[in-house]
Order: sequence, then C-alpha cells, then structure tokens
Amino acid sequence: MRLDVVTIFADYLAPLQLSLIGKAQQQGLLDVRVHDLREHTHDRHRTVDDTPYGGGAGLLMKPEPWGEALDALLADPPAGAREEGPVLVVPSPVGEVFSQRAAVELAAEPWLVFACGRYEGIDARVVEHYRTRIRVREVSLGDYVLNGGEVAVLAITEAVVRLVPGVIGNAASLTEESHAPEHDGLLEHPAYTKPASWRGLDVPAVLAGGNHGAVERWRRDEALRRTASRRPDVLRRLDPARCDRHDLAV
Ligand SMILES: N#Cc1c(-c2ccc3cc[nH]c3c2)n[nH]c1N
Repeated sequence: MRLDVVTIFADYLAPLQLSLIGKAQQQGLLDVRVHDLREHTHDRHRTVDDTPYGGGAGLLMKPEPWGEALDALLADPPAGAREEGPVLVVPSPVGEVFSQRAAVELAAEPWLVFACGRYEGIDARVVEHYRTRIRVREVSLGDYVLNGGEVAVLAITEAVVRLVPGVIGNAASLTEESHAPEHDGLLEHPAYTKPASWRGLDVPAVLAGGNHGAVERWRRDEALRRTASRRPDVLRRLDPARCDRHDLAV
C-alpha cells in the first residue's frame, strides 16, 4: 500500500515512521510519503492561504497549491495503483464519521492520498474538482473540532494499516476487537489476565473453567450487554436475529 500525505506540517506526521507503521514500511508492506504543500507555491512568502470570499473569520487554503500538489501525485501513480487512481481522503469536520467499516474499505486500496487542511479548511473547489477525476472521501474523526487534518491522518492511517495483511503478526486478534465485522460490530467483552484475584476482585469463574462453549456464550453476552449499555446506536444496527439477548432494551 502506498500512502501520500500532503501537509504544511510534515513534522506532525513523524509518528508514521514509528512502531507498527514504521515496521510495515521496513517490511515493504507500506510506502509512506509526506509532501510539503508549500513546495507548490511560487511567491516569496510561499503563501497557501487567503481570506474567504463573503467575509468571515480566519483564512482558507488556496486551491492552486493543492491543484499543483495533487496533480503531481496523480501524474506519477505507484505500481499496482488501480485504473481509477487513488482514494483522496480529506479529513474534515463535515465528512462522514470515520468507522471500522471505512477502515476496512480503505485497507483494500493500493493507494491512498491524504489532504491535510489547516486554517479554516481548503477552498471547496479542490474537493469539487477532484471528485470529477478520482474517488474522494471527506472523513471526520467525530463531532469535535481540531485545528487541522494531520491528527486525523495519524488516526485513520493506524486504523487502516493495521488491517493490511502481514502488518499485525496475529491476524486472528483483528477479528476479536470492538467494532470487528466478525462480531457484528459490537463492543468487546471485558478481558482479564492473571492473577485470578486482585484487590478483592476475582476473574469471572466461567473464564477459568475450561468450558470453551460457556466462555464463548459469556463473552457474547457481555459484548451485547456492554454494547446495549454504552452504544445502543451500534446495537440498533445489529440484525435482530443475531441479538441473542432479547432482554436488552434497545
Ligand atoms: N477529520 C477531522 C476533524 C477536524 C478538522 C479536519 C481538518 C481541518 C482543517 C482545518 N480544520 C480542520 C478540522 N475537526 N474535527 C474533526 N473530526
């Protein structure tokens, strides 16, 4: 998988060289390239922003540098890129709320390009223009406001890259996590390790009883109970036929 990130704060993306994502690059599973948007300006001050038409507080990112930067990437596709080009992922407060389903979809792509906005965002014509050429997904981390797209790119990249075959050593663990499609997107059940008793709190006996069927039923029950309690919106999406706990009010 090739990831291109366009930003004015390249240092923000330094964590992509660490840990799991850094190792995936060393293994050749991932090729991450960070590009400075200011390389695509041509004035003395390397200007990337200007005042918004119609007035309003703050500044917007100008379309020209973005057009030049993204055109340069599209002109030099990586080996294995799809005919239709990359998915352009634009972190934005007005985007679809990022989800595990979106992570799974993006993990199936050979090439992702991230456009990190700053200031009050990017001139709307950039997304409008590139929607005519490639697939564009405006994505939000959630209903709160950040100062730019870089933090979102770090989160989205981690969620996506960990799903790429070979990146996580024990792929089986991916199917046992909260929001995993294999578990209907439910929240994960409580988990315990040794000691069996800690500060007067005991591990549920069923987990140490050796009855794997009973353990699986307990875990499913706990996942349903926890999801009903904390994320009824997730439970409502569950096919009723798969909601084994009919006592859960949703
Ligand atoms: N993703 C996401 C975001 C943002 C965000 C993204 C990009 C820019 C560019 C300027 N300000 C931004 C805020 N705020 N809240 C989220 N969940």
